[in-house]
Amino acid sequence: MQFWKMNGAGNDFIILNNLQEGLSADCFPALARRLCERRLSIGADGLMVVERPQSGGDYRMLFYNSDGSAGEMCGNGARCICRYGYEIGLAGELQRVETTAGLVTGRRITRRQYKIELNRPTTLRLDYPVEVDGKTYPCSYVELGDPGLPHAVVPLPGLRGRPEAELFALGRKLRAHPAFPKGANVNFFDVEGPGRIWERTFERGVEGFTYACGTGTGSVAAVLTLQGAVSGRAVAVQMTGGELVVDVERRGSTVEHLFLTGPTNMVAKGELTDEELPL
Ligand SMILES: N[C@H](CCC[C@H](N)C(=O)O)C(=O)O
Repeated sequence: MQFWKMNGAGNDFIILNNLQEGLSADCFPALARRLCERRLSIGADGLMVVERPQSGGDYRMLFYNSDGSAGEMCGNGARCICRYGYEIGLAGELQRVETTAGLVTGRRITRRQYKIELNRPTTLRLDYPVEVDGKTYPCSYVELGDPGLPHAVVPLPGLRGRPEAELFALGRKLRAHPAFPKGANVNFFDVEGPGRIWERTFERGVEGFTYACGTGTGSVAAVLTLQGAVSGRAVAVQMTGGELVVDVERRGSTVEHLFLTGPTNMVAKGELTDEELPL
């Protein structure tokens, strides 16, 4: 079986082309758990499977988190899969990718830079305070697409200097908080100065911090734009794995278009030889 290993700003994925492999979809959750396990197999934040299109796109992308749960969409994953689609000839410089959350369009900017239009917010609650251990956090709540990928957006002053253990404990509690019925990807951010946004995302389905999260960054930029804290044009967000840039097009209090641009890295492509694949 052939695979590609890619990352987008350090958010890393394994890609399988099911147009060639012909695997049954039943095995994908177990396959994701196995392949994403960093010590026993290749290791990644998620598994993406390329499938035949169903509604006019160039192809369809299925996304599984490292714990085997299905994700509605993945922003960095979609940017990576657009590069994959371009490089193996599934699509041209402009492409239409079917995801569970809806159609995502992608564009090749340079060899390594890819830009996608994220699914637009279907829910956006700017004021969504959430209490953890007697303390109220001034969160916002965003869902991108339909069905929506859930994101909590949480300002946390001094984020960069906070102890990892504190962030992990808070991330885990918010991720599973009853205020978020679907669970949530928890995006902590700190505006450190003009145009300087630092973000870290505790991801649902990874159950830990990833190096970057595209839909999370899009959600943070959408919230900050509606709050008037940033212009919405080329909002640069720094994460552990690099910089992502978001363009937010709003009409009044509605976000109409959300674009995500950033780097991709094609780390490896080759043959999967794991002798304990759950197939
Ligand atoms: N890292 C991804 C999001 C994965 C979504 C997943 N963690 C879920 O909630 O199912 C991104 O770049 O948008």
